[in-house]
Amino acid sequence: MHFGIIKERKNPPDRRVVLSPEACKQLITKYSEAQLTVEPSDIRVYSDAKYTDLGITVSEDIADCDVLLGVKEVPIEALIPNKKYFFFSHTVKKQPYNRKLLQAVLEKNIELYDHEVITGIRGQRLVAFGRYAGIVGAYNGFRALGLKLGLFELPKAETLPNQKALIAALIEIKGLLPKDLKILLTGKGRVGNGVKEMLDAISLTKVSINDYLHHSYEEPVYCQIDVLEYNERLDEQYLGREDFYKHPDEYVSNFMRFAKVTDFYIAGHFFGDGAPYLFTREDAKHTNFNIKVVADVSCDIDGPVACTIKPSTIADPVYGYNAETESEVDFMDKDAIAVMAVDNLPCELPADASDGFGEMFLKYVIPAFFNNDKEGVLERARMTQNGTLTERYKYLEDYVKGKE
Ligand SMILES: NC(=O)c1ccc[n+]([C@@H]2O[C@H](COP(=O)([O-])OP(=O)(O)OC[C@H]3O[C@@H](n4cnc5c(N)ncnc54)[C@H](O)[C@@H]3O)[C@@H](O)[C@H]2O)c1
Repeated sequence: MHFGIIKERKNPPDRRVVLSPEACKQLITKYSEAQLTVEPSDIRVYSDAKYTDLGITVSEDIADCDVLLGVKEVPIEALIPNKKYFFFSHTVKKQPYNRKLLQAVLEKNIELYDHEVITGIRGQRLVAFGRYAGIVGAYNGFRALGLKLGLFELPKAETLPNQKALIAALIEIKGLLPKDLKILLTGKGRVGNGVKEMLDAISLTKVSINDYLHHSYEEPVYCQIDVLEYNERLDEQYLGREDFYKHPDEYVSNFMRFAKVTDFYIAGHFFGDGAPYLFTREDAKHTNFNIKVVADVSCDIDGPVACTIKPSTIADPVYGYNAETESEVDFMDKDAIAVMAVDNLPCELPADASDGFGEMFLKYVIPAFFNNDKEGVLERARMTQNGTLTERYKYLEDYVKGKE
C-alpha cells in the first residue's frame, strides 16, 4: 500500500496536514509493507526538510500512490483519476458549492473517504479537529474580551507556535481579568472540552450551575453546561439527553437565566435541526441580558446565538452586534456585543492540530488497510466506488444529479 500526503491547494491556504513527519515515520516503521510519499509544499506547517530529515520521501511524483491524504477539498483539476482519496469534501450535507466536486469524483472513478464520516461502530466520529477549535476559540475569546474592555492586548493565536504558548499568554493576563467575571461555556463534546482544557490550564475556578446563577465571586469563574441545562421540556419532564436529540421540538430554551449573569459566553455546542435557539434577537434586547463578549465556536449563522450574524475571519476576527438595531457595528461601541465567530479556528494552530489529527488517523484509520478493515471503518467512510455512490451515501443521488 502506497500512501501519499498531498499538498493543500485550496485558498485561503491551509497549513495543516494529515500526518506530521513524526506520524509518517511511525507509519512506515510499524507497517513494513507500507510506502509513503509526501508531495512538496511551501505552505505546510512542516517544511519538506522536516520530512526528509526523518527519511521520508518528498517528491512531486505521486502518480504511483494508491491512497492520497489531504485536509481540505481538492480542486477538481488536481484530482487524479482512479485513486482513493481522504479529505473533507463538505458534500455529506449536500453543500451546493461542492456539488461539482462530488460529480468530478464520480467521473474520475475516485474512491472518496470523507474524514467527517470516519466513524466507529456506534457512529461516533474517530478523527476531527474540534478539540483545536475549542482551544483556539477560548483563546480568541479572551483576546476579544481584553480589547472590548480595554484591559489587555493578546497577540493573535496564529502568531504563537502551539497550545502551550497560548496558555502562557493567557496566564500573563489572568490577573487583569475583571474580579467578578462570569464565563459560560455551552457544550461538552470535542469543542466544549477543548475550551475547558484552556480554562482549566489557567486555573479558572469551575462552579456549579446553582452557584453560578445565584452567587457573586471575587475571582473569575466559569460554568460548563449541556443541552438539558439550557433547554427544558415543554411538559417539564426530565427524559435525558437522547430525548432532546430526538425530539428537539418538545423543548424550549432556558438560556436566559444564564444570560442574565454572564459577562463572557463561549459557545461550543452542536446545534441540531429543529432545536430551540439558545437566545433570539428579542432576548438580546432584554434589559437583563448581560453578555458583553461572545466567542462563538459553534458558529451557526443567524440562528441559535442571535448575535452571530456572520462568520468572522482570522484576519479580522471580532465584530460588534447592536441588539437594538439588530445590526453590525464597531465592537468597541458602548452598546455593542463583541462577537468572535471565526469558522476555521484550527487553522490558527496548524502544528498542534496536525499532530493531534495524525495521532487519531494512525490509531483508527491506518490499521484498517492492514487488517482487512475488520472494524468496517473504511467501509462506513467510503462514499464513492466504481463511479457510483455507495449504498450508505445513495441519499446524495439527487444532489449529484443537480435535482436538489
Ligand atoms: N469554528 C470552528 O472552527 C469549528 C471547528 C470545529 C467544529 N466547530 C463546530 O463546533 C460544534 C461542536 O462540535 P463538536 O466536535 O464539539 O461536537 P460533539 O459532537 O463532540 O459535541 C456536541 C455537543 O453538543 C451537544 N448537542 C446539542 N445538540 C446536539 C445534537 N442534536 N446532537 C448531538 N449533540 C448535540 C452535545 O450534548 C455535546 O455537548 C459543531 O457545530 C461544529 O461544526 C467549529
